[in-house]
Amino acid sequence: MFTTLRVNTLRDTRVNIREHVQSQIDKQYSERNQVAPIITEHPILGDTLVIPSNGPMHIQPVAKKVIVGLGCGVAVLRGANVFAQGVMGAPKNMSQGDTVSVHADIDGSCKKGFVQNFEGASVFVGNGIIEIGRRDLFCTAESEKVRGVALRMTEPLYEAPSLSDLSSEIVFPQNLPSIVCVHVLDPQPGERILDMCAAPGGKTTHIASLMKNQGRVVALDKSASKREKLLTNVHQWSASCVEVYTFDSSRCIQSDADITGPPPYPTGSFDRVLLDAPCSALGQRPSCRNKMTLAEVKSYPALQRKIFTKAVEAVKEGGVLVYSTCTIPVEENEHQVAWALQQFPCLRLDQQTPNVGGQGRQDNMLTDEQCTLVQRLDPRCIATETPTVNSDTIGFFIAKFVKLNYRNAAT
Ligand SMILES: C[S@@+](CC[C@H](N)C(=O)[O-])C[C@H]1O[C@@H](n2cnc3c(N)ncnc32)[C@H](O)[C@@H]1O
Repeated sequence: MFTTLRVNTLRDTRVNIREHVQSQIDKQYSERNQVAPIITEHPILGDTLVIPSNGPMHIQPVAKKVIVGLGCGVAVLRGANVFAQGVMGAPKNMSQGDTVSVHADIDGSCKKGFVQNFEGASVFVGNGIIEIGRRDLFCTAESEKVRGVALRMTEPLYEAPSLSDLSSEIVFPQNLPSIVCVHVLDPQPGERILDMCAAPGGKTTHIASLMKNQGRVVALDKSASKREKLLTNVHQWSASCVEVYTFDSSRCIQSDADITGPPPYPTGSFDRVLLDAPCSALGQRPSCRNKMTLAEVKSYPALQRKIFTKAVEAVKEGGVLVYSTCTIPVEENEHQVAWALQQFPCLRLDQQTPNVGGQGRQDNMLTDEQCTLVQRLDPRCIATETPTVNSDTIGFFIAKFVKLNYRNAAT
């Protein structure tokens, strides 16, 4: 029910950016004949704006039915219009100006260009008006196909802001827990920070903002295909203190390495390390279907431990290590913290600021005190009658460790 935007404090103040975004949202909603929501400033996070949504609306599907891909349907639930690439099936007589109902194909069984009445599993996400007719969408050569908005949502199931119109230089649409996570890391100007799993760069750009672009942020990601998006986000944000490398973080520390330039780096090189780990991502919302196998879900803890081991080596004594996931199983969260504390006596769990979430899940792996030190954002464990911006979030987990020197660790 809430959209959160992180503002670019490297470029302007939150007040100025809020006014600018409010005028864009007012225009957007008036074009849709909807009442624009008031954008507020998050009371705890000094760089965050909050836009409330409205819904579910009481609307009925109309006769003409358009099938869109699942990813597109999920985006519509978050306020997007339907872009040409997202349309899978549409009736033969569909033309510009028609009102249609939009259904997301849950199983991915609808073939591009489908004309029959689709009988696969689908979810209704709202009604809209066709801007690009069937012929242009499906009947032209690939190279001539039109791009852009194919269907403007006039009656979405949820009234939420469309974020594609907002300037990516001044706001970064980001889930609230991800914003909280970097505040917990608390990077300071002049420090050396390692972001071990950085793409697409949501947290990297935030780290640069909090450091006022002073210091050095090393952003690693193993995936070469995600490099472009990471670089684009870093450049659009003017995050000039960031260095981006395509690199496997489980190999990023080597005792005889040089601290300058690309990885690997010597042990204890960084003041703070963020391990926003690859995970099963079961906390993501909205979500209509998950195709992951159980074997895949179960593969993550071992990978997380492998990278975590390097994270401990990367951080200097007295430095901070933040471990986070956007998933909910205890095996990737509380159990990993228990393992880390046992495996690395130099680590101590630290208090988190801000802490807007709930405690860790109690299942005998962590003590009661340790459960209060980790932060679990999970709409199921923060039971509020009315959803708030801090409770109605994606599922997320944050643990903050301090690396003691060995003498302190032993006492
Ligand atoms: C949860 S996402 C990171 C999101 C990112 N921190 C952000 O806020 O935008 C996890 C990332 O880990 C990367 N990854 C997976 N294994 C890795 C490894 N061994 N070394 C570095 N990156 C890895 C994936 O490519 C993916 O981009």
